[in-house]
Amino acid sequence: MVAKLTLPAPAKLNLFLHITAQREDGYHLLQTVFQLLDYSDEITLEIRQDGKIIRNESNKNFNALDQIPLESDLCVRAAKLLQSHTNSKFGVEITLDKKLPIGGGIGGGSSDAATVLLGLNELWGCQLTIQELAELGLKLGADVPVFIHGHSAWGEGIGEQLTPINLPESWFLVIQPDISVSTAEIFADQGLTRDCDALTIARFLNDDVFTKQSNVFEIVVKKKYPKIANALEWLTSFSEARLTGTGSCIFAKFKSEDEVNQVLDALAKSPNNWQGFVAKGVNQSPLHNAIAALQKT
Ligand SMILES: C[C@@](CO)(OP(=O)(O)O)[C@H](O)COP(=O)(O)OP(=O)(O)OC[C@H]1O[C@@H](n2ccc(N)nc2=O)[C@H](O)[C@@H]1O
Ligand SMILES: Nc1ncnc2c1ncn2[C@@H]1O[C@H](COP(=O)(O)OP(=O)(O)O)[C@@H](O)[C@H]1O
Repeated sequence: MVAKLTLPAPAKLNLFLHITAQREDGYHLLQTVFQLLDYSDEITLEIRQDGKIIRNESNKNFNALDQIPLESDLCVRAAKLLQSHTNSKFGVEITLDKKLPIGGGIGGGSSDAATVLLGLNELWGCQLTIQELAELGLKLGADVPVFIHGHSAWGEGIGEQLTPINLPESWFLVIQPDISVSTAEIFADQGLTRDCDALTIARFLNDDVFTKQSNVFEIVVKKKYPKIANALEWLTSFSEARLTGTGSCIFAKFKSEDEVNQVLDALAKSPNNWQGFVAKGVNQSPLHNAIAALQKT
């Protein structure tokens, strides 16, 4: 049995994001397209025979762990959830190499949780199905199931009703304005449009809905955070720009790697202090490719 695994936890973008209704419990029903990216955190899982779940505090990238209190760390919470669900006698030491901006709307925490669930399912030999893992993951966050299923997808409900879709190959520039946006605060805003007409997947795939539909959070976020409005304006001068999730990251789509890298250069030369990265949009998650490769050995 393998004792140690290093696996990617990729980011997602919401190519568009609508709210169609609100549930009685206050949660909002969404329609979105989750585009997976080949840009990932990296997580190393090392099995422990003593049953303890431990976070390796020594490997800090941009002091990421300082921003993630141990008790709320989704890696640790995912491991504990799987351990109690399966009564596994094993434990794990988790090392998180954080590359994805935290609280940026690119799903880093949810993706980390999904990678831990899938990785430990292998390492501990739990043999849960993808569906079982997705149901478990949903307890940790609405964005976890898409990373468990591992395919770019049409998402409905609170993001857990997923239909896999194949999106054309594209390159994305993601900009992270130096600001954090509270998801709860933005969902609670009075100015939010909560009654978008329901779209169909066919319409999304046939018309170029990406250029026609937007992210409903954009209006509210732009008003509250002028820095994000400025970043959207800057990026729109190169290509249609969007907010992902509730922000703070924004992105634009490009047809080639050359084109996107030119805009990344322009970003580096601009007087704004924004960080950015380039990523390829992928249909199949790098995590699932890594696990498939592992299962072949
Ligand atoms: C908006 C999206 C789109 O992919 O992405 P992110 O910006 O987080 O990446 C997600 O739906 C984010 O889902 P999730 O990550 O579970 O949100 P949480 O931070 O747990 O939610 C914080 C709060 O936002 C509100 N909330 C969240 C999701 C939802 N469908 N309706 C809501 O009303 C609830 O008040 C909740 O307590
Ligand atoms: N492993 C993790 N990586 C990132 N954020 C985490 C993690 N565990 C818990 N969190 C918490 O989850 C929140 C949202 O983080 P993240 O998933 O990066 O953003 P978003 O939901 O906007 O895509 C942050 O407040 C952060 O402290």
